[in-house]
Amino acid sequence: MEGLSWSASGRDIVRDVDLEVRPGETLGLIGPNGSGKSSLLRCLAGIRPASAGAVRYDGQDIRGWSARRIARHTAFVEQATEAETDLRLGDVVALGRMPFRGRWRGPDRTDREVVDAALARLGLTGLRNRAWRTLSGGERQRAHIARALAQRPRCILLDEPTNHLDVRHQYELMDLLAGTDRTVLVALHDLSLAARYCDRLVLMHRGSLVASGPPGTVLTPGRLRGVFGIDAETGHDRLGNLTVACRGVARDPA
Ligand SMILES: Nc1ncnc2c1ncn2[C@@H]1O[C@H](COP(=O)(O)OP(=O)(O)OP(=O)(O)O)[C@@H](O)[C@H]1O
Repeated sequence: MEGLSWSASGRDIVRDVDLEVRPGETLGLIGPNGSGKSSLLRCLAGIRPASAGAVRYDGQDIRGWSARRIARHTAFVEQATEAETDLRLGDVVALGRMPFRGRWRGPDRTDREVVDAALARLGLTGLRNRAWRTLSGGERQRAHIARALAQRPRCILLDEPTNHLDVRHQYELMDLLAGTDRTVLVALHDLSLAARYCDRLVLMHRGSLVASGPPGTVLTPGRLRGVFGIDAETGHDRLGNLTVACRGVARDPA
């Protein structure tokens, strides 16, 4: 991202963001509600064209790229987008193969194998024939992640992927994301999960990138107060994980 901005209704929602995401990195995008995380991810997925600056994949500006070309490179798991559909769970996961199929060609053996592997990876094999409308929020969320894996992308963008998941599935997903050699950019509200699993955190505030670095350098009491408006301390638990202990809402946020 180079000088990346996106505006709507006459307002800059993403402002002048410069950020290089390194191949294989797990990058956590954090920031309060409305700070521009989803908008930034949509710019990266090519859904929002930059109003200034550029998004580059491997140095190439994506302006003018087709959705299909972007999808061969990058998968995007948006915040719960609930469309009523008659599809089965397996059909939704198989949508991840669409960018690789000719217009009139059905799924081939590779497509089927990749979909089977993605279903197994998310523990969804037994649910592949279930009607979409009968699935729980967490099952749908995992299906969207399996669909993204079926794209075999080099880069995965995820917007709050843990929000419907129970605690075990949250850890399973974060293990999966941190363990993959793909480049991952994930927006998270859970600061402890973000600190534990991400190589680097990027903090957004009012559309701008205000800090970036290893979790311990980004999550400071000053930023938690100034950006999130909470009175908190950081430390480590007995397992060595970074913790954010919150006393409450800051009385005098910056
Ligand atoms: N199409 C749009 N038109 C006008 N304003 C928009 C549009 N899309 C987003 N916004 C505004 O831009 C700001 C940033 O929204 P965005 O969804 O990117 O934030 P976020 O950091 O992902 O928030 P959250 O944590 O609540 O999901 C918000 O104030 C939102 O209302």
